[in-house]
Amino acid sequence: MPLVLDVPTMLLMIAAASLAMAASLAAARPQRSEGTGLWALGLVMHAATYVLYAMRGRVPDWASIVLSNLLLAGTFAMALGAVCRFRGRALPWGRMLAPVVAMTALYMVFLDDYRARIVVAGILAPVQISMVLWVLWRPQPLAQLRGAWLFTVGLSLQFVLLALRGLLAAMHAIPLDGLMRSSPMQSFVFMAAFVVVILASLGFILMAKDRADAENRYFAVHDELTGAANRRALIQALDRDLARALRSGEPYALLMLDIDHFKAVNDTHGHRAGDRVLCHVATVLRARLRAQDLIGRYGGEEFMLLLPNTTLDGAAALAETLREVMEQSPCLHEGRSIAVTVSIGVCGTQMESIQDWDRLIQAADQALYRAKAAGRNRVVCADLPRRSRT
Ligand SMILES: Nc1nc2c(ncn2[C@@H]2O[C@H](COP(=O)(O)OP(=O)(O)OP(=O)(O)O)[C@@H](O)[C@H]2O)c(=O)[nH]1
Repeated sequence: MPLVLDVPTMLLMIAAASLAMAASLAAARPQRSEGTGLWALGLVMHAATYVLYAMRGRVPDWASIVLSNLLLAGTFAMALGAVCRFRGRALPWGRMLAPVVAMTALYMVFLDDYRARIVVAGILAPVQISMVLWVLWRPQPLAQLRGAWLFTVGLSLQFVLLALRGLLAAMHAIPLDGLMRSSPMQSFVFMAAFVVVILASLGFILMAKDRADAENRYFAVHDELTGAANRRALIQALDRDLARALRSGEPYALLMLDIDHFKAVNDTHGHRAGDRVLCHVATVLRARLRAQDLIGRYGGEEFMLLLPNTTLDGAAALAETLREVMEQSPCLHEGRSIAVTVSIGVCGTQMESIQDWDRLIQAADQALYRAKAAGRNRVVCADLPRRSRT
């Protein structure tokens, strides 16, 4: 038995699904919108398209035929814009607007020719969908794969059905009696539009959610400004490293590094220059450390470097190298060169107890304090205090 559904009901169901999905996107909107706002706007346009379709015969043809399809082409234009935003690209206004203009012009020309309009939609909409999918997957796939796949499946379904209907219409292989006349092909296309709205929107929500989750995971352990490990991650790493050093008997070292006269940098060059200097220091440090070392931002302008399997002498030599490199690498900011020097406290030891990490930090901190007191831009090694036994 052929599947024949009541057309106005089907049209209004698609409009309702589009609005529901637009509301879900607005509710799930992450901190940085990254295209979800554009896709939600596209869905509202999609809902308006189908409401106008449902009013065929009750409103003038320019509204239910030309305006509705202008909005449909606008929906795909918004999808293109949304995906570009999500990928961090500029909005391709030309590629977004050209199909909308073409669709409007051709629908005005073929106002009285339903078959020709079906053929036009069967060409222009798939072209728009191809552009969306091209941006989504090129030059390399997104990290948010499961959402991207769902979005792709949804749009591909729309592509296939619209293109197939356009082809069959062009070949006069299907009867076309107008939008409001039910037919199996018509019902399939409308059911697909319903499913497409849900799949593509859920896909987009998943993409945004997966990205937000990844960012949350990243910023739970990284400093937002410099990308170095944050204080929490440093303490966790220290705990883990020291337990390993205790088991293996390997030495362990820790550096406390503080930028000299950093307040003066802020006061003289401004806070943004200060931020730039912090990033510069993190970059210079990162370039000099081994893969197993960890650099973290311990406080405002204070960095901590964790050096597994490193003796006190080795750590002191590294600290001196870092101090020299820093002195020779001024930070460039808005055409100005800002001199940067650092003071470093070094602490290294053979592990005696798992609880030693607070002693290490304390000793490195005291050494740093002595480096500051001795005139800055220098390295001082700590005498590790013995644990008081109670
Ligand atoms: N731009 C910027 N400044 C920061 C940030 N965090 C802390 N600061 C500033 O760092 C400065 C630290 O100043 P002080 O503690 O006096 O240290 P200092 O000027 O480096 O002096 P010494 O350490 O004794 O050489 C303060 O002015 C803070 O406002 C940050 O994220 N960005």
